[in-house]
Amino acid sequence: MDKLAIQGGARLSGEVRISGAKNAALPILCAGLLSADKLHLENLPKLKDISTSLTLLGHLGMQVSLDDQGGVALQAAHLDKLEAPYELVKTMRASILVLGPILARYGEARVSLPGGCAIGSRPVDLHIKGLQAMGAEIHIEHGYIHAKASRLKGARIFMDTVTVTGTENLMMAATLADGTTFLENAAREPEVVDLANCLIAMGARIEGAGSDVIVIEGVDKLHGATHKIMPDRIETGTYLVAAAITQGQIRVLNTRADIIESVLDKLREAGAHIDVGNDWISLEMRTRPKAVNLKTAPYPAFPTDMQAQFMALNCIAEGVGTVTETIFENRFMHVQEMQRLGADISVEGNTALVRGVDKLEGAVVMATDLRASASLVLAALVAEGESIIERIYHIDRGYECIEEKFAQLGASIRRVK
Ligand SMILES: CC(=O)N[C@H]1[C@@H](OP(=O)(O)OP(=O)(O)OC[C@H]2O[C@@H](n3ccc(=O)[nH]c3=O)[C@H](O)[C@@H]2O)O[C@H](CO)[C@@H](O)[C@@H]1O
Ligand SMILES: C=C(OP(=O)(O)O)C(=O)O
Repeated sequence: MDKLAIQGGARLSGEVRISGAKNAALPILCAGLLSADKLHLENLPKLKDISTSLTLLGHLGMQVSLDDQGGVALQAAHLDKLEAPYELVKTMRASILVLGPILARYGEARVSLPGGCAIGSRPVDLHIKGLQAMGAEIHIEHGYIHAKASRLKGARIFMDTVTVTGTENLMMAATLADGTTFLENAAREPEVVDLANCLIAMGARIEGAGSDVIVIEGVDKLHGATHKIMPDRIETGTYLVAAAITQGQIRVLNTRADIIESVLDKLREAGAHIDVGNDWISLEMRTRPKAVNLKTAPYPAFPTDMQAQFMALNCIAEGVGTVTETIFENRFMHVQEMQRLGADISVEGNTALVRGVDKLEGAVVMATDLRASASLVLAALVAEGESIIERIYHIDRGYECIEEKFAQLGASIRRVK
């Protein structure tokens, strides 16, 4: 199993190019199942989760052709199978996103319940309830969701918890339903908007994406389209925190500032100087960061996917900061690993109290999930001496060429066996 070896102490400087967003690309790949025509996608990130998705889509019968400019052409002229087997979905929760499209287009789908994940129990009851409200008959048997509906019907669906992939699954299903669907208390995440834009380009009739009520008027079929995947806001935020934690100065390219305002606000509060342009963000940190208090919540509030990275920042900040996680019940797995590096953190319920220490010290730590892994890289960048981060396959799910990008910014980082 690969590990990362990081020698702490370098101040990051230079430019880094952000990849396409994993959490936009994953649902958009599944949107390709909704049409018999070709869907061309640009700015597809090279990530483990993307290759896992392409394997699953290929297994279902979709033609997948990657080009060397980071694009892919997908065509599901017809599907050979309507079943997503456990073996192909167990490593990636987003595989549940094939359910809505297959059911809407073929009237039947059998999808394995996605594997459990370290950050919480992550049920899919709201996906199922929404499809039932659209007239689907659903049975859970032997760990599979088996759904049938000759044609889904438009419905008014209130989701009592804001769910990102739930909103995406139901929005995709509703594009081919008979009648109009109202998704209430919908997720407002930019990735939902990116998916809606791609579906609209394919001929879907969608209004309100980005607000908490999305209205979808079903059509008989969708057609081919070309869509460019939005930049990854979590990758962007991670590199900005890396610059702040190392008191560096970097410019992040190929990104958008308007979709990470809550993150930029917290970085400014920590003392960072930030400038933004059309497609870039620059950050300079001239002093030791100040500790910040934050609480995760659905967009546009502070993203849970940036919580661990800010915990790393608080570890070496001046003062005491609190980090409250309200989305996932088990997303503090990085705490004990940071403690190995010398962090002073105590957890009570869903809040971590972080007392900034003068320095962290290199140690062997274990990556437990995707963003926890990123936070350990950040902590290791400022720790004295060498740190080894084990089980970095988690990181490869969501960060393209992470060691190359950090090395380009001046970090001492290498992948070892
Ligand atoms: C591939 C992708 O886009 N992943 C993102 C997506 O995950 P994901 O879409 O899985 O997360 P959700 O927004 O669905 O989860 C939010 C909360 O709702 C709960 N819930 C969700 C569905 C459901 O049917 N029932 C239910 O109770 C979850 O347990 C969680 O407590 O949004 C999360 C929250 O921003 C991010 O951390 C993930 O990076
Ligand atoms: C939790 C994440 O992803 P997923 O929902 O795919 O597990 C993430 O991107 O931080």
